[in-house]
Amino acid sequence: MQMNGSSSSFGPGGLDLAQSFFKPIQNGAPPSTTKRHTKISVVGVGNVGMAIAQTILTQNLADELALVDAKPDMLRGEMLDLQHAAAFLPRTKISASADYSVTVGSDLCIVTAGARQKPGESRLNLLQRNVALLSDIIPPLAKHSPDSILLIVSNPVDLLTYVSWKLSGFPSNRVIGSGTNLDSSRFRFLIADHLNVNAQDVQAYIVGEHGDTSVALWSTISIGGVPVLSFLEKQQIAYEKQTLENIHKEVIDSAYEVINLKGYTSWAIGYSVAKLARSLLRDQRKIHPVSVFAKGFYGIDGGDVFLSLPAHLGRGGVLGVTNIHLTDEEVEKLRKSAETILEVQNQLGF
Ligand SMILES: NC(=O)C1=CN([C@@H]2O[C@H](COP(=O)(O)OP(=O)(O)OC[C@H]3O[C@@H](n4cnc5c(N)ncnc54)[C@H](O)[C@@H]3O)[C@@H](O)[C@H]2O)C=CC1
Ligand SMILES: CC(=O)C(=O)O
Repeated sequence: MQMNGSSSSFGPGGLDLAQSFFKPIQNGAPPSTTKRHTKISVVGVGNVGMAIAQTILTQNLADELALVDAKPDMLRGEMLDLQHAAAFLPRTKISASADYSVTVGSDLCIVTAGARQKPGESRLNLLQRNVALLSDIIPPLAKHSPDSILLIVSNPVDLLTYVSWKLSGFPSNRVIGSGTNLDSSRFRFLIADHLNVNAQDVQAYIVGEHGDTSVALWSTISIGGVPVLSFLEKQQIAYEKQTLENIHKEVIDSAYEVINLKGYTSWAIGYSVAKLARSLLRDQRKIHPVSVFAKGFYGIDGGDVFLSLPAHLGRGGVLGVTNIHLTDEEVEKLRKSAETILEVQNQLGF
């Protein structure tokens, strides 16, 4: 059963009431059909799904938001709680159901359902449990929204993005994992904090696996357009490679630390995914490090693998992968990250 918006509280006569409430204007032009109606579906209304849903609402990214979860009572509770904020938010139709028909005609389907890490547990540990769930989630999503973009967030995100690609039958440019967009934000925050500047002025990418083998691209760090490492070298200012490694280690440890402290991560992934939704649906053509079909880029040739690369995102999904200059060491680490993912993937039987 689909749970709809609050207009149902006017009873079956709700529509009649609306019709008699407004006196129609005379000779009005028909509504413009040029503005696109945008629909986003979020599967999984746990900590992550709800952080994403509320960021989507506050940032006015969709005309319609559909929520799906396997727990109907919690789902209805979350839907109502969001609907009750209608007076404070841009107008968005919110519906919810355990039945995937609620997602029909979505432009973007975001998957956050599944098990999350316990303190100390790695993302890869979630693999078997979450792969099994995807078989129930991806085929109905793909059936109801065959032209949508799939954005996978559940962990281990790179492997689950690959499995979702296989299960959906979608072209690879329309299957994306949130990947290291979050890790890169953590990286930018730590660099900004270190140098006492605004993280939005720090450009820096983490690529590869969203996990323990991620790769920090030191050569990409720039602040206000100034490439940091080459600036330091030109000015003959010494820096410790260990300092850089420590910052990367802090990025890798970030999720573990937050999970130890509060049990899960949510706010940063909420903003990260909303930013991706904006770039995709508003055709922003921005570059984000996200999990994409990586075979053929940067010498990755061991198999069909999804991992994060700086990708150009727009209404068509992944428009391309940026050809940035990597050092030999960075290319080697990226290939190793791909191999780690492939080793596990090859045992999945997909
Ligand atoms: N890629 C990333 O950067 C991040 C990924 N995550 C991942 O997101 C996932 C969700 O994390 P949380 O929201 O904290 O977990 P949670 O336990 O709070 O929520 C998971 C939700 O999935 C629902 N669910 C389970 N099976 C389902 C099914 N078959 N169909 C529909 N819904 C189903 C549950 O009812 C629950 O509401 C985890 O895998 C976590 O590791 C979390 C943070 C960041
Ligand atoms: C849980 C997770 O993947 C993260 O916060 O990075």
